[in-house]
Amino acid sequence: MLDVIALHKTYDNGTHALRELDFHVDDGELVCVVGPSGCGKTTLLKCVAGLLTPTSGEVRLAGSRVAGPPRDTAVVFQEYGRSLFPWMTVRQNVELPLKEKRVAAARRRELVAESLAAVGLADAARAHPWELSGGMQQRVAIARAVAYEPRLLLMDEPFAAVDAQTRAELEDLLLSLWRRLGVTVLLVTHDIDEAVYLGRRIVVLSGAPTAVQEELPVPLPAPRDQVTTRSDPRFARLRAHVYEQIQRAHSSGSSGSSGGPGPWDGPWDGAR
Ligand SMILES: Nc1ncnc2c1ncn2[C@@H]1O[C@H](COP(=O)(O)OP(=O)(O)OP(=O)(O)O)[C@@H](O)[C@H]1O
Repeated sequence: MLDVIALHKTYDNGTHALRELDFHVDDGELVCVVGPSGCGKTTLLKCVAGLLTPTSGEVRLAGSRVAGPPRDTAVVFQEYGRSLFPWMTVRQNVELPLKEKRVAAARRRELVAESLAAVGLADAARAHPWELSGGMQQRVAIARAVAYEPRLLLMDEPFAAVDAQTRAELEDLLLSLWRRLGVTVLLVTHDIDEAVYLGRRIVVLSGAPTAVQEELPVPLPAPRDQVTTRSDPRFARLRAHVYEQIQRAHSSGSSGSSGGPGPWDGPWDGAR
């Protein structure tokens, strides 16, 4: 579904953000991207979202080269406060991209109602974003993305600006929506625990200039649960492994794959 091929990005000021990135995401997968601070995670996501033009290489979505924001892709950013229009109600915010997509009015009403119910905000449709808590505003941003019925959902540190309890709730909300909707998710996070908890696969980026340092499957059973999954000994092993990889990335810049055995054991059945 998504192919990132020899992706290279140098900004106009000469910063080599991405050296050469290659990876693939299957239809319906949930893949987390982690890496050292400033390694180019956001740059990667913007290239995938068609918001930034690569210097060389390409992003392909269902076989087609991405040359601008693709029609069936939605993006959720960290800064929910800046991504919602304060003068619009929650319902209007969720509906706006559907109008731009030229969805018929009756279907728009259905999609808005369904997506707000899915994120537990059916009663807040008439509120304005500034009347809601940070976690609720991020739910609106997620509802807006879900209502759009994207094939690919891109998320850039989507839960970084909320408190720990809300973050855990939003993580579980994402997992349940992902299971239900079958959408493909590429999520950037600086939080290793979050990557292991959410990801079915993790792409670890090297230090700048950035390449893929390692790709590893996360063979934790589904459905995942904040208490049982996080206390699974395999969770701790994976977490430690990814942490070590990021430490290596910090100290050595881009150095290729680590090789050697992974921290997981047993087969993974791919269950959601
Ligand atoms: N518009 C820009 N112009 C020039 N350089 C930029 C621009 N945006 C990002 N950079 C640089 O590109 C590199 C990668 O930045 P990017 O924001 O993609 O990294 P990141 O991994 O998302 O960072 P963080 O972990 O801090 O969120 C950094 O050196 C950054 O300073």
